[in-house]
Amino acid sequence: MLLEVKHLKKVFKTRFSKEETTALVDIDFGVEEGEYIAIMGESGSGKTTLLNILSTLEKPTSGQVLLNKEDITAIKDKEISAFRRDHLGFVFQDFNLLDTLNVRDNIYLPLVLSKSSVELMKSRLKVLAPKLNIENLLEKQPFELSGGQKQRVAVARALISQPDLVLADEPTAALDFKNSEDLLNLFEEINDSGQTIIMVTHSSLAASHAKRVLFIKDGVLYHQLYRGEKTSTEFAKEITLSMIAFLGTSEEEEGSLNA
Ligand SMILES: Nc1ncnc2c1ncn2[C@@H]1O[C@H](COP(=O)(O)OP(=O)(O)OP(=O)(O)O)[C@@H](O)[C@H]1O
Repeated sequence: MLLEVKHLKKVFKTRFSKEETTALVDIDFGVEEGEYIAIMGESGSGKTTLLNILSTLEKPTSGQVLLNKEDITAIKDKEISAFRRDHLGFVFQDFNLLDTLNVRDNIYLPLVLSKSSVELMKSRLKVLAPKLNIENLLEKQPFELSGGQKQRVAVARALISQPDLVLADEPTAALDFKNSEDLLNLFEEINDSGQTIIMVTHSSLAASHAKRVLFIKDGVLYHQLYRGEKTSTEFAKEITLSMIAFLGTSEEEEGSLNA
């Protein structure tokens, strides 16, 4: 098992009041190497909190997260950035590219920080660039790119360190339909080549490209679906029906399903 999430609980306490919010009640699941998992849930269900704990950005109140048997919730603060850089790849909703660096240097950044050789950076980018269709963008600045191009560059930056796990937070949220579909197809290809991916989303369409969908509500995981041999269109319908049955989605979404 690549990732084991054991009895995660997260309680937020505000500094100025005695009020507590339990964002995660008791989250338990495992991820095998090569899986592609979508985590779905409504606003406030705990998705971001869970992703932040998996990303080592946040510590749980109790519970463990084992990545290759190492408890990442116990990593010392001064070792956390290096751990994140070497083992995890991140793709965010708003791309998070550095405006002052060109595309090539943005992609190299994780390897520059881990003091890798220039030869290694060049050889990794040589393989990635054609796969992600960014060969002609390498000398450009981020502001010269479209949203879809920026996200492909962000995916290259996430993959350049050959991470154990790619964590994606609503990666299609800022993209139009066509660019979303392109990015989701790209994620499938990356997963087909062996990369493990966990993606948080509230889009059934985005989740339908994953192999397994975990549903979270009020800090509890209480349903999961496997894609199996289904097409993404068939799986999207099954996911939406589950959202309606288990989570109680709006009539508007129900209407669009029947349309
Ligand atoms: N830093 C914090 N301090 C206090 N409460 C918090 C904090 N972060 C999250 N929460 C609370 O924890 C619960 C879960 O929030 P979380 O952001 O994980 O949900 P989410 O599913 O990611 O929502 P969204 O889809 O809107 O991003 C919410 O009730 C939220 O208000």
